[in-house]
Amino acid sequence: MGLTMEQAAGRVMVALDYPNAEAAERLLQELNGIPCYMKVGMQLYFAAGPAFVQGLKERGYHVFLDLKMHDIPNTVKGGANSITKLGVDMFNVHAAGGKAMMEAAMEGVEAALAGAAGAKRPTVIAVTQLTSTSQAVLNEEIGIAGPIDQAVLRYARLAREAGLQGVVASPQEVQAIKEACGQSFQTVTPGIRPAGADIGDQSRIMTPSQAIQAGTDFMVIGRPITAAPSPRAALETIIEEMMSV
Ligand SMILES: O=c1ccn([C@@H]2O[C@H](COP(=O)(O)O)[C@@H](O)[C@H]2O)c(=O)[nH]1
Repeated sequence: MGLTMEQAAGRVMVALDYPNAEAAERLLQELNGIPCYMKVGMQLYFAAGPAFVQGLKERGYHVFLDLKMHDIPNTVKGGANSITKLGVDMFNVHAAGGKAMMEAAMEGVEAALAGAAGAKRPTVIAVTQLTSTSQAVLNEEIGIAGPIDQAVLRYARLAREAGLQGVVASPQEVQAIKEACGQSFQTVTPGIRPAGADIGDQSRIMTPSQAIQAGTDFMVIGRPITAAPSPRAALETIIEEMMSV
């Protein structure tokens, strides 16, 4: 059976890629009542800070804080500790930081939870290969040999071994990740483009219905919604496409 409206909306993470809180707030008002996740990335976080994130949580939004931490283990542990205290539902690190760094992130979460009774446990996921990275860029610029899906799978296995709950990857890699890491290992997939939409700087893409068919847990969508003449209509069309699968 297909997804209900609530189920489909709950699997969309809207990327609030805006320069300030006021611009993000306008989108929140426009999408009011549609029960999707909100993703706060670097642009908005560096401008509006933790107060904006905490405000979203106080208003009942599900929040993915997409800061892609990548540093030495001790620093990432501290970062994960601070992020957990913000009460977000999900945050991420770069798998390229290695297993010790990802384990340190989990230690930071545990330390935060131990110090705050009733604090919410966030889902911690790892970025594998950015969805803007093509096969050619991976091999020729970055210098990692082999097929990109193998590089993604290597990072996904490492993230699972480190105790993380999922990864950021392209929807093109979801089936292989689920086979390698288990069905409950979460896949969060940017690189979503409705048919005919501008691809922009993305490389490894799928349409919303293709991503649902591939089994993605959450699809991250920014410009196809935020740059549309009517963001609400664009999101509703995406949700309808997801429900039609
Ligand atoms: O591999 C990755 C990791 C994160 N992103 C983020 O997702 C959104 C995508 O926005 P679009 O406008 O739909 O392209 C954006 O916030 C990225 O920082 C990603 O695209 N790929």
